Amino acid sequence: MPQTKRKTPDTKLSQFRVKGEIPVPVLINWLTACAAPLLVFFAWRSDTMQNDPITPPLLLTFAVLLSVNALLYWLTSSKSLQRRGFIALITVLFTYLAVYAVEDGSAILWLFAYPPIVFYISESRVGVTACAGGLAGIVVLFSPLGDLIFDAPYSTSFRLTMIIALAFEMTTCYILDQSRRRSKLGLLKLAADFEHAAKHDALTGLANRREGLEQLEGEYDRYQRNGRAFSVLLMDIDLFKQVNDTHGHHIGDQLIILVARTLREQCRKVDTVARWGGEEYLVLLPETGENEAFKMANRIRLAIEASSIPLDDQTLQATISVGVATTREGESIDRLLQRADEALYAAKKAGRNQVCHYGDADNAA
Ligand SMILES: Nc1nc2c(ncn2[C@@H]2O[C@H](COP(=O)(O)OP(=O)(O)OP(=O)(O)O)[C@@H](O)[C@H]2O)c(=O)[nH]1
Repeated sequence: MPQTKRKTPDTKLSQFRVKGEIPVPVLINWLTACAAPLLVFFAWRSDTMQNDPITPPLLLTFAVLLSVNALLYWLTSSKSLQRRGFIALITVLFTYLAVYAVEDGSAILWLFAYPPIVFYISESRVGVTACAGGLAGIVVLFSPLGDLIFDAPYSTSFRLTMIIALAFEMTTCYILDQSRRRSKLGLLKLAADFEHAAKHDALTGLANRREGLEQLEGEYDRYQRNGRAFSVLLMDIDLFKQVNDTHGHHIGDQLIILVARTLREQCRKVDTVARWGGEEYLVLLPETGENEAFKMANRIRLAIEASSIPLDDQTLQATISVGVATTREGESIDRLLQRADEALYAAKKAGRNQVCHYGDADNAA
């Protein structure tokens, strides 16, 4: 069985961008645009002022590789390739600056640019690993072992200050990054809650009329492409006003919820159940012909008839009337809904607790 790669919450988070946030590819492109000329400048300085034969070609190579990474992103649009390439390049570059003490050792100060960049452009886990590895590398470089391997001209007090300051910066970057990710998560959750509230009915949790219409339009587009007919069921609780008047609005609301729950239980996953109005519901049955829709409507009607709400000394039962309409070639959504409404009217006229097709309207009129 093929294994699907599990996504960490962090990976999922990086796929969403909060308004105003700088996209990672854009940031990398800007950093590349700044770093490439800087590297050329330092290569020129090393060449003319220090007569260093190794550093200028190496810095120029980094400038070229960073530009190639940007070019590859432009050609492939692969964000992960661009991000991985950039992290690898700056990690090697900063290591080189520290180990070979470029610019008499002062270039090591550029190391402070590493933690904020790496935390911003990668996942938290990668940022922690890269920074912990970098700090461990610096500690080794500044230890007697480092002195044996590299000839780095750093004084003892500079080494100590550098380790403490870098550790402080990395910790601060980690804390700020965690806070940024948490607030981004909070905003995304808020946006999801708003979206859910805009699409659903607060009382029943069903799709609201707007969302129901949107789904209907989507299904209508599919029908026009593949020609597979779909059906709608428009239903209304019978004599609902009496329930309110006799038992109060609170019980009326409970009945609306009960019918909604029964509808959800009886319908398939692909169907859309929407609260269409006060005690009116719309069920959208994709790729369902007239006969099948009629059977389904009857099954729903019987299930609702069989369910009840327990009251103090009795139970409250409800029935629904259903109008069924199936798409016809060339007709609009409005016309389809109008036919379902006429069928519902016919079901009411025929004595309620009935399911009617559109054609039955003529009989009932
Ligand atoms: N409790 C409650 N009542 C609602 C809600 N929305 C609409 N209603 C009531 O639902 C009733 C609808 O009644 P009518 O449209 O007259 O129809 P009916 O009594 O169901 O009769 P028929 O449809 O002819 O079977 C009205 O009294 C509305 O006030 C709601 O969210 N909660």
